[in-house]
Amino acid sequence: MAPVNVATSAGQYPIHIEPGRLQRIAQSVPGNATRLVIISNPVVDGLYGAVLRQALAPLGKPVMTIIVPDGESFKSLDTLNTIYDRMLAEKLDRRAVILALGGGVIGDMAGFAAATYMRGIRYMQIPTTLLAQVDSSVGGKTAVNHPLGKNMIGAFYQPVSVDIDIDVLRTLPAREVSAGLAEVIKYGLILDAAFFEWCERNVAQLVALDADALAYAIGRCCELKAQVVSEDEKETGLRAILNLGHTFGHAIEAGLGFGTWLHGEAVACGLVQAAVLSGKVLDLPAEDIERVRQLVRAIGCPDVAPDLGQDSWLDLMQGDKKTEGGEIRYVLLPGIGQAVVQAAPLDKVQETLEETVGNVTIERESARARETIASGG
Ligand SMILES: NC(=O)c1ccc[n+]([C@@H]2O[C@H](COP(=O)([O-])OP(=O)(O)OC[C@H]3O[C@@H](n4cnc5c(N)ncnc54)[C@H](O)[C@@H]3O)[C@@H](O)[C@H]2O)c1
Ligand SMILES: O=C(O)C(=O)C[C@@H](O)[C@H](O)[C@H](O)COP(=O)(O)O
Ligand SMILES: [Zn+2]
Repeated sequence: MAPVNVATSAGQYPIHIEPGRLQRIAQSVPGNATRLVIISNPVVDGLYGAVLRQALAPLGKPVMTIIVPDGESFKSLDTLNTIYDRMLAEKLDRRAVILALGGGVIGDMAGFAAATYMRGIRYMQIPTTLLAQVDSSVGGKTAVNHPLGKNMIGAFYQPVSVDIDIDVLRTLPAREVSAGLAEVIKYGLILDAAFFEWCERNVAQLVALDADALAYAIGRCCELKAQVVSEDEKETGLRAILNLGHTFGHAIEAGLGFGTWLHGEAVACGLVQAAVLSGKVLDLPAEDIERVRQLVRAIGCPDVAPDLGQDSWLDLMQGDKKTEGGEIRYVLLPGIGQAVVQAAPLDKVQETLEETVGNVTIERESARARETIASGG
């Protein structure tokens, strides 16, 4: 597939989507880079670090690797500080280039390190989860979490390239595949009804990591995200639609403690909650709400939200970045394939919470995910 280009205020950058791209990564490295800094975690570095370093060797540039602990709970200012410590101790200059090798946690944190080290150095996104390949590696949202909220400390800062190697998904655990598919569905819901229908028809192939289905889905999501980011890089308007399901989802992540539910699991549940609220506020037909619920279940993600208590739910959602003047703004669906961002009456939100919250634990949901995947549907 030809690269997908993302147009930004600082020029454009390519998204390369190719099996085996990791072996050809040298093609994306800026020629004047003085040093290369791989930022990864023990799991991903163990699987793909050696391949990456071997692919970089012909460039003859010094390569260093910074390993941070794995998991959402380490996407924090504390971990970021350990990255700065190493970079400063190594006296990296402004022409050093960071290579973010991992999922969205690594990509968001390494991107923020790049945005802030010496006021900004270049970085490359090398996403290794489905979620990172379809969403987080594109568009330049970089951040770490704060105990009081998700992605609260960050910057818009674009990478110089995104290199997607579909082959690396073969080692991804099933639960992470399900989580990544939540963001895939999101793209259909907000922008492309035909793509949503394609996801419904191809869900068994997607959960089974069929290479052709994955390549199509990753390419389509990257195209859709590139269009939105090119039009509204810093979320002054349109880009907020990419937050469908996230007002609810981020509340779940922060409310349960970061890492209890995966980001994609929380978003999947949030998609159902946003659809239910859309039914109440914008008359989204009941059959469309049911289609969202069924697809979320089919990818193996939870469709029942945890009981955080109504007050906590509202308090957490109040802290969302889309809130303006104290008014929570939600991404809502007038229909499948269309999205708007607006406030919603409190009683409709309360009804939505009453109808979508239940006595649910992620263990139960994960077991169902495994059963769904094993039965192929
Ligand atoms: N910047 C954005 O636009 C954006 C968009 C969506 C999500 N995000 C962020 O992304 C994060 C979630 O990312 P994620 O779902 O990739 O989670 P993650 O980065 O935690 O990765 C998931 C797990 O998979 C492992 N892993 C990664 N690649 C692997 C591979 N190829 N084989 C085996 N194991 C592998 C990781 O070590 C980790 O344990 C959240 O913090 C979320 O807020 C950001
Ligand atoms: O790229 C975007 O814009 C998104 O909103 C994509 C989301 O999937 C992603 O989770 C993002 O990090 C959420 O952004 P936030 O501004 O709500 O933290
Ligand atoms: Zn997301």
